[in-house]
Amino acid sequence: MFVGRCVLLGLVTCGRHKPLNTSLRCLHFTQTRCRAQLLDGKKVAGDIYQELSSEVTGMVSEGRRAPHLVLVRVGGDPASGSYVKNKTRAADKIGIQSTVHHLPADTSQSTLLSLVNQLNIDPDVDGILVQLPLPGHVEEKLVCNAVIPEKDVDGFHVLNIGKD
Ligand SMILES: Nc1nc2c(c(=O)[nH]1)N[C@@H](CN(C=O)c1ccc(C(=O)N[C@@H](CCC(=O)O)C(=O)O)cc1)CN2
Repeated sequence: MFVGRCVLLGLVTCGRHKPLNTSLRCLHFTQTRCRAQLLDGKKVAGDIYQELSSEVTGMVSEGRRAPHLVLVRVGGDPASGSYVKNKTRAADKIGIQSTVHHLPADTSQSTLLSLVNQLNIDPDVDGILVQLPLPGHVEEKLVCNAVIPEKDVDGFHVLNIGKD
């Protein structure tokens, strides 16, 4: 509606930015134009690191312990190894304590669920991350939903992801 009215006046806008004066008369009411904004990913990441880092420093200086992240990796998938390593490096950089549980590929589903349940009730664990993919004999959805939503770092629990 807003876009359509502006086009009639000879203005083109996407509704979020200031209208652009143009000599163009457009018959398509749905035509919109947005100014592109280049996202500096490195800067955004750096800002997030800095923000989290000072949050953790603040917690520790108040006498609280640093957050503790537990990563669970099952099997020897090399890519998963790199991702887990990157995540522990990121945690280190921020001052978050991290622990990796690396289980063999033939770990049963019930053993994995027991570990997750143990971590769920451990007051010294704040966040749990189960690295995917899991071996074929393990039902990923079941494991992801076993992590309590409050400690679900990835947001893969059905309540966090927002769909079944
Ligand atoms: N528990 C989880 N397991 C898995 C996840 C996840 O988010 N949580 N995602 C993938 C693996 N993964 C992280 O663990 C991951 C894979 C790929 C990327 C990514 O951004 N790739 C970019 C390249 C990024 C770069 O070059 O720096 C791309 O492919 O374009 C991020 C994370 C499965 N398992």
